[in-house]
Amino acid sequence: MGLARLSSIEDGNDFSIEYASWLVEHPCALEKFEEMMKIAKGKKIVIFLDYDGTLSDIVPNPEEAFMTDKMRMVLGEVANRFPTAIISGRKRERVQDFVQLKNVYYAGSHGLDIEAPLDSTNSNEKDNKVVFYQPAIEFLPEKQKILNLLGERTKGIKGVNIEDNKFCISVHYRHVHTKDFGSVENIISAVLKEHPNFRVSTGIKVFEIGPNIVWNKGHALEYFLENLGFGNSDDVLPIYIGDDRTDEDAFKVLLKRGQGFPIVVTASPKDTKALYSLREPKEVMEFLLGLVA
Ligand SMILES: O=P(O)(O)OC[C@H]1O[C@H](O[C@H]2O[C@H](CO)[C@@H](O)[C@H](O)[C@H]2O)[C@H](O)[C@@H](O)[C@@H]1O
Repeated sequence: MGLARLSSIEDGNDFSIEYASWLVEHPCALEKFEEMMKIAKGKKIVIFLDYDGTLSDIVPNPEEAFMTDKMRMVLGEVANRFPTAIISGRKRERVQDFVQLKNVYYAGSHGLDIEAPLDSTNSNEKDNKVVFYQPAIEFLPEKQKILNLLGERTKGIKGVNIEDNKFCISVHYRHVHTKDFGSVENIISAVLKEHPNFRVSTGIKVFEIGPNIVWNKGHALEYFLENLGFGNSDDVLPIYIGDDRTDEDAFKVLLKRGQGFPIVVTASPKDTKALYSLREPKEVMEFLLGLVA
């Protein structure tokens, strides 16, 4: 596995020199797999994954970001072996539709809509019960207003795709003509000026709008760990794999805890807190496969 990758670096065109030197700081998790597993030995592994760009390829139409059957099979095996959660920017139910696995926990809206295992430490409940946590529930009516406003004001702009992600809104501009890009930006900032409880960030060809509260994918990760009974545990080893800017918040949490492996998915050098990297969802699958081999 390692050698195959190395030879493709040496072959030239596939890997840029810049990427090769970035890899020194963020080594490939496939190359480092054995070393990582030595560190993980005796620890309780917990798996966290982003969805788009991590479990499924980035595709032009968000509705078609399907996971391959092979990825589903491998992920199902991983989830049989280790507690596994997907933390996505999408609406939670949408990710569940894409993934179709019952043994996985899900969080949508960048961690604002969590379905987690019930923390059974102080109750007699069986541990397969789940609990829902939605820290921005009071913002739902305002989000709906913003969604309506954006729909009305972008109506004349070709290519805008507004995705309702329950607590958040994604405004995709991938298919918007360059000349109209500024208008989309202006509409969003005008709407948010009217709704200062919400803020905007950027993702892959998308504006992500959500409540302006201190809660992100990193908080969601900690919530899952807490409910799994690993809140203050020294022998837990969380692995978080993601490609998005919002995943950086989860990477930071792992660094702060001094635990686990933050792994970024990217095919080009990027500024990241992740300690390891994978190039694409196919490599994510290989990595996951290694965990259950
Ligand atoms: O946290 P994630 O699971 O990574 O979700 C982030 C956003 O992903 C989706 O958009 C991105 O993927 C689309 C499908 O490949 C692509 O067309 C788009 O350009 C990307 O930005 C999703 O549609 C958004 O709602 C998520 O917030």
